[in-house]
Amino acid sequence: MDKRYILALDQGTTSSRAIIFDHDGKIVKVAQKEFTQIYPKAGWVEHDPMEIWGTQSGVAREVLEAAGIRPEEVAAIGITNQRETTVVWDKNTGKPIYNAIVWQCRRTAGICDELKEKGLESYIRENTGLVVDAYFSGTKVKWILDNVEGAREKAEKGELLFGNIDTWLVWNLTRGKVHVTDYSNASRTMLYNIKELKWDEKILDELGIPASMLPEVRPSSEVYGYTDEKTFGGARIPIAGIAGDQQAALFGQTCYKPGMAKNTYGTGCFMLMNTGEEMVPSKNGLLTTIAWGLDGKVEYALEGSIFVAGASVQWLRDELRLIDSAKDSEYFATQVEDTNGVYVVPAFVGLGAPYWDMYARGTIVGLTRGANRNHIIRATLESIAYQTRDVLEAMQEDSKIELKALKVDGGAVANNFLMQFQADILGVPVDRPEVIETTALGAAYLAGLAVGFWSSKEEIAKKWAIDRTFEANMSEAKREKLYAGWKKAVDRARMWEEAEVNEACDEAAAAEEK
Ligand SMILES: Nc1ncnc2c1ncn2[C@@H]1O[C@H](COP(=O)(O)OP(=O)(O)O)[C@@H](O)[C@H]1O
Ligand SMILES: O=P(O)(O)OC[C@H](O)CO
Repeated sequence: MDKRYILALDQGTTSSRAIIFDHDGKIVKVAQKEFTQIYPKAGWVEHDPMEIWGTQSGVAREVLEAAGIRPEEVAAIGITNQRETTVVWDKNTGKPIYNAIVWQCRRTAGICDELKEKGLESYIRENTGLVVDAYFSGTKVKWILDNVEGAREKAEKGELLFGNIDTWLVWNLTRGKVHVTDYSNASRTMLYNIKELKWDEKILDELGIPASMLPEVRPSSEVYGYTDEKTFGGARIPIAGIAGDQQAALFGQTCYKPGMAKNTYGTGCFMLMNTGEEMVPSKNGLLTTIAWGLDGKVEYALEGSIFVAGASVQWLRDELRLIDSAKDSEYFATQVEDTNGVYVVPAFVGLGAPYWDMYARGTIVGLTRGANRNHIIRATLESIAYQTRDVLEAMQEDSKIELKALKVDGGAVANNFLMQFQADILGVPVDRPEVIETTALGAAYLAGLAVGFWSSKEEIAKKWAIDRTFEANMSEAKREKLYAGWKKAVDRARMWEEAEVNEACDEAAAAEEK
């Protein structure tokens, strides 16, 4: 039977998605399932790894069934995933020893402060390309080893395994036969030396993480293993592509040449610029990261990570209950001409690039008696565009490249108001492609290249097609005035949580309990 499709598994922060693509790179069918977000304490975020596996394998089977496609018709599976989120499991039972600690979780801010106090910041930046922040996996692994009873002893005996979500999915898809990750995911752990392309012994020692827990790091496009017979009714489908979701989106947007960039608007918002084989260090608060390993080499990217983008729209919906659905935000935002001076800074989990402030918290400023629901909704959408401008400016400074246009993708780019405001506040056109599921598309392309479903990046690049361009349409004076207001609002949100005060309170509470 002809193998006419690629199946992409896109394991995101709020949902697991499975998408079937055909040879033209067009979507045949999508299945999606949201899963539980666990917030045990303020600033902490967890997922249940078994629920992640259950929803992801469930939608994979569901999408095939809904499309009437037999597993045997699938040429390969590509995996893409929320990055940094950390799972530690028992090698023998395959069971996680703790919930997955999600990339947004701030619980390890104190461990990061200790690393900084020990003077490790510049070593970590130079060798991993990252800033010291609770965002990345390294300190999360340490936290699990330090806080789960018996974990450290088991880890030292070689009985525990660590993985990001890609590794966890491959382990389960192959029923414990394969423990791997790819270069793009490894580069998000703060444990991987992106210059020497190996796990960094000095950082592992510092955090007390045994090397035996770590997955093997492989290219982003090759056959890592085959699905176990039980997952897809007897079929053994090659798992042939892995990339972190933001790098996968860069690949799906066909940003193959240095200087090409994209911005993905999902739960967070992530702008990546391809820098080719050159590792460009950032002087402006961006990350240097591995884009992918392909064709026998590794290519790098500069990244601006914004922690809260679409998640702020979910906050309007679920917590403030100002809207019934994310889509409604567009309607309400356009019922007013502007925000009436209101700014929302959605620093719910601190601020990422370019500020890197683990202690910032969300704020609404500029409220007057006339401020209403529509102004707050509009200001929330606008905050996504302002954060993108912060990052774009840093990227232009670091790369010395002025962007002529911005390629966008992800769930929130369906919002035309947001896209128009984005173009206005950047002063450059915003290009929305026909396929906005570029994360899954990128994973599909990587898998398809490995099995010869597509022949080359050049063949793939021809498939990129534009849906709509949003031209900048705001005077420079207005743009700069609005942006200056945003910068002021960000200042108000910064360093809100004070580490010392929190520690003192925790200690006092612990003493009282005794
Ligand atoms: N029309 C819209 N306007 C604004 N935000 C939207 C819209 N549609 C979806 N979103 C936001 O986009 C996010 C979903 O995008 P998606 O790419 O699926 O994210 P993820 O992969 O991070 O789960 C949600 O946070 C949602 O609030
Ligand atoms: O789940 P997403 O699409 O918001 O992506 C999360 C990022 O990978 C976090 O680094």
